[in-house]
Amino acid sequence: MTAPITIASLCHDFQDFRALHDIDLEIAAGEYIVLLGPSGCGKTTLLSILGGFIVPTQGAVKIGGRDMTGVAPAKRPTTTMFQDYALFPHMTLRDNVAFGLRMRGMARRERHARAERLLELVGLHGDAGKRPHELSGGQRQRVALARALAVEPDVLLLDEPLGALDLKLRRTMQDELKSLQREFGTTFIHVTHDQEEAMAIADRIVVMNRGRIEDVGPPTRVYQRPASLFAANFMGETNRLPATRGEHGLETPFGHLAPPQALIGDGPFTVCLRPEQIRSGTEGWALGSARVGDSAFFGTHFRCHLHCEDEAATTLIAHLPPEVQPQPGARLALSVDPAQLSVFAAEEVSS
Ligand SMILES: Nc1ncnc2c1ncn2[C@@H]1O[C@H](COP(=O)(O)OP(=O)(O)OP(=O)(O)O)[C@@H](O)[C@H]1O
Repeated sequence: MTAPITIASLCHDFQDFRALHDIDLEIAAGEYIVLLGPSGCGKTTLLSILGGFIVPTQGAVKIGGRDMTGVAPAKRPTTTMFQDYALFPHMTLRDNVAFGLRMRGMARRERHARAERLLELVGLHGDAGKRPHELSGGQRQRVALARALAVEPDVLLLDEPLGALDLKLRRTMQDELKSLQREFGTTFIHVTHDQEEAMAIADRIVVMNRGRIEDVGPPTRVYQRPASLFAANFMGETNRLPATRGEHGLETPFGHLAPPQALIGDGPFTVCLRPEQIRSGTEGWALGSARVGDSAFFGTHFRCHLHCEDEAATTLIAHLPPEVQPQPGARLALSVDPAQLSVFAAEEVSS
C-alpha cells in the first residue's frame, strides 16, 4: 500500500511569523524523501502538516489523490514516528508493536503474530516479552519502527528518528531503515539536519532554508550540482571563491575562469569548489602553487589546509589521496576540473 503525495502552494504562519513559504512538492509512491535543513527551517512544521497535527494557513496536501483538508491524523494513511519514540513503558515489546492493531480491532492472536514477525524483522527476535527499559536506545528505536510499520501505513513520517543514537548505530540504522522501506514499499518522509544521513538514505533530498525549498533532487545531483549557494554549502564542505564578471568570463583571485555554467546577473559571484575536486597537478584550471598547512589523515584521504599564492592569499581545504603525501610544509601545484565547479550569485550564507 503506497500513495503519491502532492503538496501545493503550502504556507504556514505561527501568529505573524511565516514558517513555511509557498511549498510545492510532488512525492512518488514508495519514495524515500529526506527533508534536510538547519534548525528552525520548517522541517517539523511540514511533517506535522502532512501528519494532520498542524492545519496549514494556506495550500493543500493530497495523499493518494485525496485532499487531506479537515482529515484528522488518525484518519490519514500516515503514521508518525516521533523523536522520543513514545513507547509505553509498562507494556511488553509485543504489546507496544501490536498497540495500533488492537486499536483497529484486530484479534489478539493475529496481532501478536504480526508484532512478533515485525520484531524479528527489526532484529529483536526472541525479545517480544521484554519491556522498553530493558533495551538500549538503538533497540528502542527499532521497536518504535516496528510499531509504526505494524499498521502498514501508506506513508511513514519520521522526525529525526536517529537523533538519539551514537554515530556507529546511526549508520547501521540508516541501512536498516532503507532496506525496510524497500521491503515494505512504504513512502518514507524523514526529517534530519544531518547531511551525511540524508545522502546515505534518500532517493531524493529536499533542502530547506528559512521556510523555503532551496533544492530537490537525488543526493548525487544535489551534491554535485546544487541549485543554490545555500544548498551547496549545506550539502557538505565547500571552498568559496569571490568572482566578478570580466570581459570573457569570471575574474577570480586565481585569475581568469571560463564559466562552467551560463552566468545569471551581473555579479558579484561565488565559485564553489568541493575539497575533493582539488587535485595535485596542473591539468584543467591551474590554481598555482600552495604550501600545505595543517593536515589530518582520514583513512581514505588527508584533509589539508592549503595556503595558496594567489592575489588574495586564499586558504583552501582539500581532500588529497595519501600517495600525494601532503605533509605540513610541502609545496604542491594545484588544479581543478572547471566542469565540476558551481557558480552562484554571491550572497551571505549563514550555515
Ligand atoms: N508553535 C509554534 N509557535 C510559534 N513558532 C513556532 C512554533 N513551532 C515552530 N515555530 C517556529 O517555526 C520555525 C520552524 O520550526 P520547525 O520546528 O518546523 O523547524 P525545524 O526545521 O524542524 O527545526 P529543528 O531541526 O530545530 O526541529 C522556527 O522558527 C520555529 O521557531
